[in-house]
Amino acid sequence: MATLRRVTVLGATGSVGCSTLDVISRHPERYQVLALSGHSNLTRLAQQCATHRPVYAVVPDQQAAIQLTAALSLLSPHTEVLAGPEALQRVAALPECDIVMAAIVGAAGLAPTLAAAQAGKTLLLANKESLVVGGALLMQAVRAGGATLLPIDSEHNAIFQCLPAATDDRAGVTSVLLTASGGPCRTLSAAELQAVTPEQACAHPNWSMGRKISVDSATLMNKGLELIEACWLFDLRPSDIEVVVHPQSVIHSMVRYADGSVLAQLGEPDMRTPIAYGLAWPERIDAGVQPLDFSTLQALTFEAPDMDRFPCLRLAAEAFEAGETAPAILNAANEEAVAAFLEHRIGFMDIPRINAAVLDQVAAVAVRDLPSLLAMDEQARQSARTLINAVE
Ligand SMILES: NC(=O)C1=CN([C@@H]2O[C@H](COP(=O)(O)OP(=O)(O)OC[C@H]3O[C@@H](n4cnc5c(N)ncnc54)[C@H](OP(=O)(O)O)[C@@H]3O)[C@@H](O)[C@H]2O)C=CC1
Ligand SMILES: CC(=O)[C@@H](O)[C@H](O)COP(=O)(O)O
Ligand SMILES: [Mn+2]
Repeated sequence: MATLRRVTVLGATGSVGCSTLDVISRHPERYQVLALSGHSNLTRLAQQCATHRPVYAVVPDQQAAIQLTAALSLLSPHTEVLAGPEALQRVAALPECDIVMAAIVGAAGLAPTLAAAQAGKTLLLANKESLVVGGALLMQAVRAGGATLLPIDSEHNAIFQCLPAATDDRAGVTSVLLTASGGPCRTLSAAELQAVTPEQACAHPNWSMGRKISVDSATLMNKGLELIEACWLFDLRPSDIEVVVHPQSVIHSMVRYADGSVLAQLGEPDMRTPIAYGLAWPERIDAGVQPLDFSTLQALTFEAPDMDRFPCLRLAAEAFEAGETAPAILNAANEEAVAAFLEHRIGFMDIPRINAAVLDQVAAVAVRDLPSLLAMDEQARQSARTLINAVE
């Protein structure tokens, strides 16, 4: 019989958070929800608390805490409501917590993800921006804390599944093939890309996801962030990684070996597969996902990414090679630019333009610690906001 493991879900109200709770609810004998966090969607968080009865629920501030406490007085009166960023770190590091799902979007997820790593948790990492911003700090915290880091991002989960199990047995690996759907704008001309709306950019052909990552998919910044994420997770350089556009999102990534073999992981485009893999690792459990039906599968096709129409992918590779805080600067610029685009304040192609300009304007420095990294993040955001205001 499996032992019961207690799970903290950071970003429970989002797309990955909801999929995580769906998988957990299929295995009540294996998982118990210890803590949930939400940010703006208190209605959904209250419903999740009513269903999963966590010991703790975390919200951004006191006002939200008063609101959620009132909502939970009947729905889940034993749930203790905590407020603020420090509370996120607290529930990520609780001694009674076994597994932390890091599913907050953006750099806001870095501090609690670091806290989980430092506390030696089994860390299921969906929040790719944590690695992009603080890769050196996070990998060091995983080593120092003795955490088990399991990639949940679908491509990295696929690579993890296709690599040899032992980290000192990578000699036969010649490269990693990171697949990209190409996003909803894959076939648009340079002129058409100028007029892409938030609604178009968020209409991903295969995946249902939050709005920020959906826009990143459309600009190929998601693939750029994932390139950096793969470099940190698997100790690679960008030149070790081949980005392959595969519009059907059936193959989730591949690993190439010296003997000519290529190992791939395939599945329906449903995040519950990598989430279930992370929750049960090294075992396998039902994720509620339909098996791939090879009798109805369409052709699987492949093409090269177009770095001219989608410059964000190149910017990310260059930022990783530049090192120091360059990836954090790029990430901060991108978060600000995507938010402005979603508010119809700038155009789609202003996103790569602003990202490149901020990388030029803000000088990268050595990564020291979390406070200096967050100060650099704020400086890059200020620079991006000035550029955004100039567009309006
Ligand atoms: N969606 C997907 O399929 C995949 C996502 N990922 C990565 O996983 C992460 C989550 O993505 P996704 O679920 O799509 O995103 P969503 O936007 O759907 O959810 C984000 C979650 O973070 C919370 N949140 C937002 N801002 C803050 C903040 N400042 N402080 C604390 N919490 C905050 C949100 O709360 P609220 O909603 O209550 O405001 C929500 O719970 C991202 O890093 C993404 O790149 C990776 C692979 C696939
Ligand atoms: C589900 C997931 O992992 C997303 O990152 C998804 O892969 C986006 O796909 P593209 O960025 O390839 O469009
Ligand atoms: Mn992905």
